Amino acid sequence: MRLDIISIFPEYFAPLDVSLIGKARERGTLDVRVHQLRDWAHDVHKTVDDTPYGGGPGMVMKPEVWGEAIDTVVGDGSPRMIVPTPSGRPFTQELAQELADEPWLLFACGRYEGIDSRVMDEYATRLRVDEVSIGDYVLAGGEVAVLVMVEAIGRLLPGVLGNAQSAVDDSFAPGSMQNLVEGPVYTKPPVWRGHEVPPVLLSGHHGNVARWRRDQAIRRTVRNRPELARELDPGTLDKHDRKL
Ligand SMILES: Nc1cc(-c2ccc3ccn(Cc4ccc(CN5CCCCC5)cc4)c3c2)n[nH]1
Repeated sequence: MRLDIISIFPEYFAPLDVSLIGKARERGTLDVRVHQLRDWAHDVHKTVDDTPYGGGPGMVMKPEVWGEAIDTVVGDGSPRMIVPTPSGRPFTQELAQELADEPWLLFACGRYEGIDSRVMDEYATRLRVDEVSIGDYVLAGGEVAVLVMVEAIGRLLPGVLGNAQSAVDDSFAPGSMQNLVEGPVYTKPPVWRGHEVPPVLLSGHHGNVARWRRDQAIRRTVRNRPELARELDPGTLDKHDRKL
């Protein structure tokens, strides 16, 4: 997979050199290219923003600069273009999986109050363009949102997670734990400061362990994510769990 990222703060993406993503880049599984938007601003101050039409707070990013940058990066290719924004389509595990199946993604990182909307209109005429939100809070720009998405997408790519880890059992991945949040996890020692590991986990009885883990995931989902719990099949929750 090829990932292009355009930003006025390319240094935000130094973390993509470490850990899972860094190793995937070394192996060639991921081809990540970060571009400085100001390279396409031709005035002496390399201006990328201007005052908003219609008034209002802050500044808006200029369409001309973005147009030259995206034209250069895209060439005659057709990446899927992702634009982080507070008002976008929610980023979910399902969308992460959808994007992990794409051969080429282009992330456009806005700053200030956002990118002139005509940029998305222009490229929607020839590319798949998605405006995406990573949550209902307002960041100062798109860079952190791109880091979140790249990590969630990258760990789903073949060979990125070692055998010891697996995205198959993720909370929101298809399968028996789908739409349940993670249950508790434990490792050695068996007793720590008087806190014991639940005995079932030491029993070696895989069926009991699986049932216990599912029960714990259901309990935690009911407690922490009631809106997800309401979506669960009625058979998933017995009356006892619903009262949790
Ligand atoms: N999930 C999530 C993604 C982002 C995100 C992503 C990309 C950018 C680019 C700039 N910002 C800052 C920003 C954007 C919008 C507003 C609202 N403002 C209201 C008045 C009219 C203009 C718009 C405020 C500040 C961004 C924020 N935040 N949260």
